[in-house]
Amino acid sequence: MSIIIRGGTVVNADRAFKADVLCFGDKIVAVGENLDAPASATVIDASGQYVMPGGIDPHTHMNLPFMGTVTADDFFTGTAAGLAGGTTTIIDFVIPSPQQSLMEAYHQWRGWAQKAAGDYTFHVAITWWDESVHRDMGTLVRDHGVNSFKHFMAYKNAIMADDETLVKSFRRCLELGAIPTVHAENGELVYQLQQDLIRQGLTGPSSHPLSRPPAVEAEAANRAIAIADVLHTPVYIVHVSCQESLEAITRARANGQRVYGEALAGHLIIDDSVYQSEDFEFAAAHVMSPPFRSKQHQAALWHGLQGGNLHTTATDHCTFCAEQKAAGKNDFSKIPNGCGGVEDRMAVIWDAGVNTGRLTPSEFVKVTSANAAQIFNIYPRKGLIAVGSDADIVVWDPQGTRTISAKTQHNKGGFNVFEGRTVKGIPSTTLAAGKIVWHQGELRAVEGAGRHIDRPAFKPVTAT
Ligand SMILES: NC(=O)NCCC(=O)O
Ligand SMILES: [Zn+2]
Ligand SMILES: [Zn+2]
Repeated sequence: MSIIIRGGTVVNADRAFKADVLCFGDKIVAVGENLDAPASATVIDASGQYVMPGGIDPHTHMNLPFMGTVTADDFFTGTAAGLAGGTTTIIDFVIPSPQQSLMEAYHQWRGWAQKAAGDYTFHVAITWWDESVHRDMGTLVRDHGVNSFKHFMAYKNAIMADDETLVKSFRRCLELGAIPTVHAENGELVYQLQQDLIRQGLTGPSSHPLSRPPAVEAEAANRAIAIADVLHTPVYIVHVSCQESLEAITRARANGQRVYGEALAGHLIIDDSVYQSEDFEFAAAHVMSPPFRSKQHQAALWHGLQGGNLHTTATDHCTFCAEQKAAGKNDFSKIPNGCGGVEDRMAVIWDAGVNTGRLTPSEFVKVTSANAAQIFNIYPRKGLIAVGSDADIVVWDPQGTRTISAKTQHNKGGFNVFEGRTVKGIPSTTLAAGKIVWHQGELRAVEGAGRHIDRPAFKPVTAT
């Protein structure tokens, strides 16, 4: 049951140092130079490699019923793909349909997640409001390890939260010691712009970014931040894709507000030229919201990560295959929104972040695990290599290379937005809860081995 990782450089968010790491059961039990280990221990040679906390992807959608279909990846295939890429924990979303009870939806998602091969935990979306929602938020925080609630400011006529819901839910979050998170896009504007474009006969995927320009995102980001300011709550903005939203976050933080921002690997790497393809399948495969943006916005996002105004990196992993995307063949607004990435996030961010000198290895750890663990209150259990932390570890070979392709990926969907990109810096071994789940290209994911991770509230819960 013991594993010793020998001779590597341990990288935590605060420093990097030479050390062996000894794991017993699902925990790290010693970190230091020339450690003794039981004779029966499995030895992993990490010389010339980095030993880092397993990645935390704070934004995925496995098994999601969405836009008339269900994502291609379930909790097994999605988390297994994550393990292959060095991500050992995901934070997924329970998304009740309007009028569905929060508790019913929560238990539905917990049931689907029984298959997970890696650890998981949930944000719960507030898609409507009444007294039962108020009550169930309390139950979720008190009894079910939920400390974050999600608000979709987009997706009108579906899961969009109006201002009344935002205000009441943010207030309730404050009372409970939970953190509100938002998908910031003005859903009414998106809806009207979609109708305008369709009326003009502009029905193809190239209209998708036109219906969701940066100002639509920035309006919602500014509104969510203003609501949080008035109510004195923190707020976490998911998938920040444009300079204007980043500026809103930067401004609020400079004024002393506790605002966090998340960047997606896709938004950091891929630009909006993908929507100009004549090939419907290719362009539709990139339809996600907010859309991919220009290189100028990409550069701003990197600056946000470097400057500490964006804190986490995620994928918004939400895969649909070509047949599912074809639902929008004659109307881009019906293309199921979402792209994959859970397997590739760590490698593409290392390659485009560390190899280019934008991020140090410790900064990489911050934005791929430690910050998410701290913001969502599972630190130091996750996001740290230290005695007592979970043995979720990625041994990272900075010289290893891989050319990303849908042909070799482990997740479903049959498409990869990073197709053909060769990355330098890959996981040679992944440990999840003290088990080797990825080793030298071999995936050893076990269905059902993942655990639900409770996330305590940020203060003792006294509210009813
Ligand atoms: N992002 C996306 O296009 N699909 C998943 C749902 C969401 O996060 O908005
Ligand atoms: Zn979203
Ligand atoms: Zn999402």
